[in-house]
Amino acid sequence: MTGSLPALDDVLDRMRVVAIPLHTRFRGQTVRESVVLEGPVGATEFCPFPEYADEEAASWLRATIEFGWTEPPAPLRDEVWVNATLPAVPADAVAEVLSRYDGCRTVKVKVAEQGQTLDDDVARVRETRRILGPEGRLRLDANGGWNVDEAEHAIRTLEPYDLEYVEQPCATVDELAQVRSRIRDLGIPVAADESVRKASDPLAVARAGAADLLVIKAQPLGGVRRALEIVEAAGLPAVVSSALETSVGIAMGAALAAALPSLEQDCGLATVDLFTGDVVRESLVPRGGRIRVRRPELDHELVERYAASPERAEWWRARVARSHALLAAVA
Ligand SMILES: O=C(O)CCC(=O)C1=CC=C[C@@H](O)[C@@H]1C(=O)O
Ligand SMILES: [Mg+2]
Repeated sequence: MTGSLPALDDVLDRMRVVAIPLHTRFRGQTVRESVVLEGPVGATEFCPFPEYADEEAASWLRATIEFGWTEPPAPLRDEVWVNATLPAVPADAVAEVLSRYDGCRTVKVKVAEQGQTLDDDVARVRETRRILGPEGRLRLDANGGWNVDEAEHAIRTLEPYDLEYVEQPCATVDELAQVRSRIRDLGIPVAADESVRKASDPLAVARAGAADLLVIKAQPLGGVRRALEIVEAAGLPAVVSSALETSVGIAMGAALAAALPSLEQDCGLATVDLFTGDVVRESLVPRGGRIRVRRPELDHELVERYAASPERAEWWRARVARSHALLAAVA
């Protein structure tokens, strides 16, 4: 991060833990827990998923502190086109979920969900294409759920629905490279997400020629500036995506999207529409398919309304302390 690490007590004094129910189950979660903080330059957020180990959580805290304690890089745009994110819902629920995203011309459809079949994916994708019409863009995200054969078969099966790209079809860099070469004849790009944000070497994908573009997330990559460095070093186009944050963390993603020298695709920053509530009055949700690049202010009444239980708040305080200790050890 730019600047020095603030003292742990300072960070703990500024933080509040919230738990916000989601409209639809996403990544197996029905409630999103998160830490929001009032930083010296603005509100910021820390929300590594509960199962993540401390090393990974420390990268998220690095980003949290960078965004709350220093100004983000100068924005090159003041609004960002965003995609609707469709969880792995049944086909008959697609219209209702998509109706929450105002004006989004792009939809990212979750596929390869555990416990579901390719037929479920086909039905969800078919319904999404029907609603979007021929002009809309439709991308898939498999979260590494297929092996190479399954990925090739699924992508060939779904190809008639006109795919913008397929995100993380398989789990490893090597598998991504194999899928990419096997589907070359289709001209459908492969995007890497987990292979960047959860990798000890986020540039391995680019070196291996395993993806056509990168999905980048500010918190998991250790902050806006680190994410910008990774994109520059990778030399690949990038799509900014959320880490399922409140509007405060979405503002961090928007700051990253606004600072990217080139931004061709719509970004996965519409996910506040998956939440039943927020911690700011004017949520960073799409209007006409775009969000504005701005820093929302915490609303203390909303922060209180969504306050997590004392037990969960204590769990998060301990997690912040452990992540802070890891950052202090390398500072
Ligand atoms: O990219 C989007 O459309 C929204 C964000 C999104 O899909 C995700 C956010 C947080 C955790 C992830 O499992 C998931 C993703 O895999 O991209
Ligand atoms: Mg993804």
